[in-house]
Amino acid sequence: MITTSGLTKVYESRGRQVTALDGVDLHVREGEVFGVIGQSGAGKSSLIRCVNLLERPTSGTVTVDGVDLTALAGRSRRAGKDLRRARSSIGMVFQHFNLLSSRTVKDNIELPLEILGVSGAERGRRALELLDLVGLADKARAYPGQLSGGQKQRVGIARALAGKPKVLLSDEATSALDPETTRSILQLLRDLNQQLGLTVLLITHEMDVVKTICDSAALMQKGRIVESGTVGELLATPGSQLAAELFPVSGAATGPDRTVVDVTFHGETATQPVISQLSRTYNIDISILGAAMDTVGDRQIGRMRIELPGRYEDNVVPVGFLREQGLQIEIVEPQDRPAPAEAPVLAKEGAK
Ligand SMILES: Nc1ncnc2c1ncn2[C@@H]1O[C@H](COP(=O)(O)OP(=O)(O)OP(=O)(O)O)[C@@H](O)[C@H]1O
Repeated sequence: MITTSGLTKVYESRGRQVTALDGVDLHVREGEVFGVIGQSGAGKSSLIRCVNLLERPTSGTVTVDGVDLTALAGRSRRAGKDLRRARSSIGMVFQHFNLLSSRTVKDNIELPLEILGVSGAERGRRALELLDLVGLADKARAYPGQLSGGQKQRVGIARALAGKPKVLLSDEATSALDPETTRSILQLLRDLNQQLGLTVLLITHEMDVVKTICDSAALMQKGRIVESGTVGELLATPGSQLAAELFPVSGAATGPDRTVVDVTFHGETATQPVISQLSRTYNIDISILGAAMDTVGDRQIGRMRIELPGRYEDNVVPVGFLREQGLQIEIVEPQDRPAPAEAPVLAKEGAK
């Protein structure tokens, strides 16, 4: 649904050049919620603004729903008109809502429809329908100043949906909200994604946002995408930074000559009793050093750090058994394990 290819953005600032995007290739599938996460200055805002051509890329292409927006971004009047039309299939939600304070909630939602030339009666009907969709049917005549932050963002989302877009871009939509309101707005975005088949591309600096609603994620650093994939693919990638942050597991070996293995469960494997099967089949004692279980984008996912007696060479067969069960397995090399001083209390007690 969204593809960027070699997307580059260089800003000229006080005679200096700042490369905000450095050849970004992004692929967002139809109907998924895709999160781009990165620290401040990584280039996230530049990316999302280039995707709907609010910012003109220095080079590279942006295709949304099969339309090459960069090809439409010429300076002629005709090109401008085509770009505006293509943009109507892209809604955008902002961190600070960007509502007009002098207009009622309903009139704010109608604004993009006015620009598209939709008739007054049709605009009013659509605005009320959208208010209902975001749970604010009773606020049509209120002004933005009379609403809470979460309600303002619901209006922002309704306005973004006015032109019946296929794609919703969200620029840190929950960063200005408290944790509970954040959860309700994320739930709304997820519901809209599922009810309307809406593709959502969001940028955030909060891993919790990715964990709560994303099907796929990309990690951005210094203008580049350094990791990208579905949550399942990321968890299956040895050494993935995103996977480690989504599911941090820790725990040190309880002694020398032990094999420490990180096991990732998802989908059906999350509910299978594989650890007890492993223990029974090979008659070995297994210690659990650390574990995390959670739901990511409606799927149950878990990670566990376990320890088997003996070196890896002695455990090739049991580790193979785990792999055969469809689990993702990563052997934790001794140098990657935390030093005993940092080990959790339980692991140290187990070593006694
Ligand atoms: N209009 C601009 N002119 C000059 N430099 C800019 C401009 N906009 C962004 N930059 C620079 O580009 C880089 C990427 O900025 P960008 O805002 O895209 O990052 P970000 O990941 O969204 O950060 P944040 O989360 O703080 O908004 C930064 O070094 C920033 O200073």
